[in-house]
Amino acid sequence: MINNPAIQVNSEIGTLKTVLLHRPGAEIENITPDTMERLLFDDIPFLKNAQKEHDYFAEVLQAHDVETIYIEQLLEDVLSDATVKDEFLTRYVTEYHYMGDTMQDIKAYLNTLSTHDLVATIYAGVRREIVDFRHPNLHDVAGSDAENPFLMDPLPNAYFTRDPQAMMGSGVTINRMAYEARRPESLISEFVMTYHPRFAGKVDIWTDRNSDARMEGGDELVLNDHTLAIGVSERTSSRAIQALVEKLFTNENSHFDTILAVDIPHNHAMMHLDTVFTMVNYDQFTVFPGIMDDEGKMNIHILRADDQGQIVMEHRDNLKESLKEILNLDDLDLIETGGGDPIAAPREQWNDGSNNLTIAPGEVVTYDRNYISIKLMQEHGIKVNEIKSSELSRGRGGGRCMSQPIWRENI
Ligand SMILES: NC(=[NH2+])NCCC[C@H](N)C(=O)O
Repeated sequence: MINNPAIQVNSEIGTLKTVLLHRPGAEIENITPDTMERLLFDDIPFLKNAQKEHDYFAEVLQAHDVETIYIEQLLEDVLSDATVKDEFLTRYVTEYHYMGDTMQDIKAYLNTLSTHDLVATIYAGVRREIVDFRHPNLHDVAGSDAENPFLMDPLPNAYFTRDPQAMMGSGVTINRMAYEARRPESLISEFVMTYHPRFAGKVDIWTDRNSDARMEGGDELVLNDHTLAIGVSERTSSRAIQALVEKLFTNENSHFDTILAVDIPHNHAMMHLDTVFTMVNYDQFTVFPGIMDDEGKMNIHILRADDQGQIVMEHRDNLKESLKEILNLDDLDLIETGGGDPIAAPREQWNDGSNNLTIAPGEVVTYDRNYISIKLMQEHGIKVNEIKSSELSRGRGGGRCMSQPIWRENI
């Protein structure tokens, strides 16, 4: 056991006490029509309003007594140590495949910046013309790479703090992210978890990013103190889940012994399990019906640990029945996104109508634009705190995606 744990996340619904955020910054203005798709955006948000909306999101959380901490601040703290900074810069530049003299030239530029500006630049990306190359390299001046105005791309998805890592129990998975556009984000998580005094030595690292199997936090849901639901999705592979399950079932600090692996369609609109399914109360979930076939069936596997920590696997095809089984409930309430209407449901799912951040049992924070799903949740007794969503939603992520719970009260 860790003596003084920094993380306590034993559910999706326990009263939220501390959450990790990232305020959208200059990286948003470094999206262009040419790079949008590669950077996983469907449009270019208006930064000023995106920041206002994000600040409002943080205020709603603070008004509920939630401590909001910012990953960019933690990174700045960590990089104020010269040795850590040097190691970080080497790793960060290597992420973009620069080596040798080219790497030294880029690092020399980054080292001219104050720690604060360095962090802003890591998120915003590094423009090609800004670096003074003392050792020109053909690769950097010829071919398609040279046409990219950025040596190092911006990280516009960073405000979706849910994905680079996932906190569960007393620990964290530091994820190898599916697309290159997001991979450096989990390098930041790794450095914060390893070197920040708030976390160093006080967290269990369940899995690290030195893996070739993709996994993202949007797929990792903590149903209770021993049960997870994980999406098998565009972003999370069955191999990564298998590896995580093996670690959790054999690590003595982990109390997770049951994992529900849920296959979802592999596409951009439903990239993670939390875009189609969130837990909002002990026995209530929101779900987008489009993840089921015409007969309401799905491909689900329950993985359990036997006495020796060996994995026992069983197949199921009904989401509701599987949830009742693993959560030991006689009944539960699945609230359909957009009321299941053939137009409203996909429209609201597209704008993250299924993606609720639960801040206490039966109370969520969600985008205001999904009014049909909101009304339905209210009719089912859920307390809904609405947040503004004109600009933030253009990145295809909602309240759950934009938040990484660090501490929840146990339920
Ligand atoms: N947990 C989530 N559903 N995150 C949504 C992330 C959206 C982001 N544009 C991406 O494609 O990665």
